[in-house]
Amino acid sequence: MRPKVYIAWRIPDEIEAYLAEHCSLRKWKGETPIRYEELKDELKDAEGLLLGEGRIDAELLEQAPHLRVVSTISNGYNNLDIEAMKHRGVIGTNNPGISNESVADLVLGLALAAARKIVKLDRYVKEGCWTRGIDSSWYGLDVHHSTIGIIGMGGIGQEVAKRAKAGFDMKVLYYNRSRRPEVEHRLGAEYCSLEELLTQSDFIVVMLPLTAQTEHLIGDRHFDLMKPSAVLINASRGSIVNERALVEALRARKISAAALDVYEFEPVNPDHPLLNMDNVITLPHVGSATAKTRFNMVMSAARNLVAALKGETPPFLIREFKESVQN
Ligand SMILES: NC(=O)C1=CN([C@@H]2O[C@H](COP(=O)(O)OP(=O)(O)OC[C@H]3O[C@@H](n4cnc5c(N)ncnc54)[C@H](O)[C@@H]3O)[C@@H](O)[C@H]2O)C=CC1
Ligand SMILES: O=C(O)C(=O)CO
Repeated sequence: MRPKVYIAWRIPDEIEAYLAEHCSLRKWKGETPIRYEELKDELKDAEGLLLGEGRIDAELLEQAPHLRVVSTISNGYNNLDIEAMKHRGVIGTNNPGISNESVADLVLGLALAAARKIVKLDRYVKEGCWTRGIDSSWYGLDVHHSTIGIIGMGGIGQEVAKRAKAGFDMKVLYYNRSRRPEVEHRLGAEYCSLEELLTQSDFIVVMLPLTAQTEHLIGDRHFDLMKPSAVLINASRGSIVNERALVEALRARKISAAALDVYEFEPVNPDHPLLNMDNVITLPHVGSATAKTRFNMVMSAARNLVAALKGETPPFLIREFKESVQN
């Protein structure tokens, strides 16, 4: 008997066909992403779950007695309660590496857009305000030859560093849990403390996973250290930056701008103060959202799921489950 799989995300027909060769499928057909309560109801028989977004916790697992594998299409997996999954004997897979270059492209795009006020100037032209040359208060900042500070020199951080160095001759500083001499050598990046990075950087890029250690890693005292001209870019997870502190720092002109792909709560509330600031660029969590990369992420998630349901070690078993599989 083929294992029962629930697909909780819209996936391309080609990938659904691949899954159907190996599994018996049911899928979410709603126009909007499946909600927590709906997902809970759908998992009664499922052995495998292909997940786009949303929380997997003990309460949901209670309602999924046959579940063996949760395969998320994402790289980040802070939405999975790993301990609850381990407790129930459910393993998890993710997709590290697949979106690194697309996310890094977007980070550089955000740096350019914020520094050169691209979004604001686009609006200025379209709203018919371009009657003469712009006032000097609208002049931008140079990206080339400036200093970029990357917090989290993992897969994506390294792709950001590569682009910053090779494309824009930037000085690259980084802060990471452990020092990476090989990366320093290959990419010409310099390791420093978080405080040094914040003090010296023109562009500060947050590229960490969200964990208990990184939640609100950037708060009030960190904004006090930044240059008034600094641009903060967050394309990892919203909760790594304390949003209340960010709003206050922007209001007090402690930094000049922010460019955000991610928020503490998503979708971000339309009344959020960040959405009313013209020195803040706000994107709807699209770091990996190119057609090719999203296809590759979903295909990889499907391969992970099929392998795990066959009892094989999936290509991208989440780190925390590795021990339990090998034993
Ligand atoms: N905006 C988007 O669409 C996307 C966002 N992401 C997010 O970006 C995050 C980073 O992705 P990758 O670069 O692939 O991860 P990675 O695991 O390759 O790199 C993370 C780096 O952070 C460091 N780190 C972890 N905890 C730390 C701590 N407490 N202090 C200092 N350094 C610490 C690690 O040593 C590692 O070098 C993901 O976890 C995900 O949440 C990933 C893909 C797309
Ligand atoms: O892959 C991830 O972690 C995302 O945030 C979505 O692309």
